[in-house]
Formats: sequence, C-alpha cells, structure tokens
Amino acid sequence: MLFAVRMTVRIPSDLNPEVRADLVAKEKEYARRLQREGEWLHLWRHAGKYANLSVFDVADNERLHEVLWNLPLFPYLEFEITPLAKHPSALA
Ligand SMILES: O=C(O)CC1=CCC(=O)O1
Repeated sequence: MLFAVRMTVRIPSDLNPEVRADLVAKEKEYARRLQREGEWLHLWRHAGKYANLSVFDVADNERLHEVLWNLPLFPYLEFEITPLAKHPSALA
C-alpha cells in the first residue's frame, strides 16, 4: 500500500544541541535503512521548510504506523498522511 506522508519537523529551540544532533543522525540512519529495504520509496525536502514529502510502500496501515512511530524524531514530527491509488492517466 502506498502512502504519501508529509512530515513537518518541530524540534524545540531549547533542546540540548548534542541530543538534537544524535536524534538527527539516528533519523538519517533509520531513513536510509528503510530506503534500502524498499519501504521508503521517496524522500524529498519541502523547499523552504523544515519538512519533507515521503512516499512509503508498506504492507498495511499498521506497518505505516509502526514505521512512523519508530522514527527517532517522532516526538517532534507532525504528519499529514495521504493514501495513494493508481491514477488512470498515469503511464507507469
Ligand atoms: O525532514 C527531515 O529532516 C526529517 C527526516 C526524515 C528522515 C530524515 O532523515 O530526516
């Protein structure tokens, strides 16, 4: 099942810089692992914002929840989730 997920990052400005750097490094490692494993298909920066637009290919809603819940930055993320279906005019 395909989902478009927009994630907006809202890390508090008073978060300890070392904790912040550690979380961001762990987030990168986690995102790259899921991309290599094929569940995280696209990861784009939303130009001009501390936000991204991602596309996930996961087994079901529960798996999407698990993937998002386990993001190291989860406490500081806001999500907008859109389930995707094939468009009849799409070539692929
Ligand atoms: O958009 C961000 O910076 C948050 C994020 C998601 C995966 C990642 O590596 O960073």
